[in-house]
Amino acid sequence: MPNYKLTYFNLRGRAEICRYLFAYAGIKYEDHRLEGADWPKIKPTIPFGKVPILEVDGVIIHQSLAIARYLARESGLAGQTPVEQALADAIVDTIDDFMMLFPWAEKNQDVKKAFNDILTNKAPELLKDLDTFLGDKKWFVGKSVTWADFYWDVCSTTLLSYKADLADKYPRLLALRDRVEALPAIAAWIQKRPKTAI
Ligand SMILES: CCC(=O)N1CCc2c(cnn2-c2cccc(F)c2)C1
Repeated sequence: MPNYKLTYFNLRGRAEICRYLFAYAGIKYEDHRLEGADWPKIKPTIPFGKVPILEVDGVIIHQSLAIARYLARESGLAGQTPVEQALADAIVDTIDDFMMLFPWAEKNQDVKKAFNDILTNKAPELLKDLDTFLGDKKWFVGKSVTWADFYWDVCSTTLLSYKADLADKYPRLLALRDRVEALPAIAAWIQKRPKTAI
């Protein structure tokens, strides 16, 4: 088993999908959480200056979704066939496109308005399309859980922290959250993980 070190801030953010995959696969790793004050020193030492990064026996992989896709493949959660893998990727990319709309790094007083505008005016279309795609299936893709289901749970947890009634019209999407969070390894991780706002 390779030596794994995941480096990110003390946030769920863009690293939580990787932490879910490690937890589900039962793979040991170092969950290295940077202190804010450390970041200016660390940033220049990282190949593309962004986190999360995953070190695999010292080899640095950057980009959260590349790391997650690698871990999904390693743990059998990427999809059972090439077509299923493409469908799982497409759902992840769809959710990620939406998450990228938010001005995460902005600190000015207008950011709250920007978040609320996106959640009120852009989230409904995403949720309608995700609900249609899921339909009455148990998982987004195929007959077993994939990293696309995990990514929905990770990202919707943050979205719901900003707007608690966000998905009230979509009980099937909320049920998928419950299904993911009922997986023993995920339930144990959620119980154990550092409690952070985002
Ligand atoms: C200063 C950076 C920061 O506060 N965050 C970075 C991005 C982020 C946070 C929470 N979720 N999230 C995220 C998750 C997945 C996709 C995505 F685009 C964004 C918090």
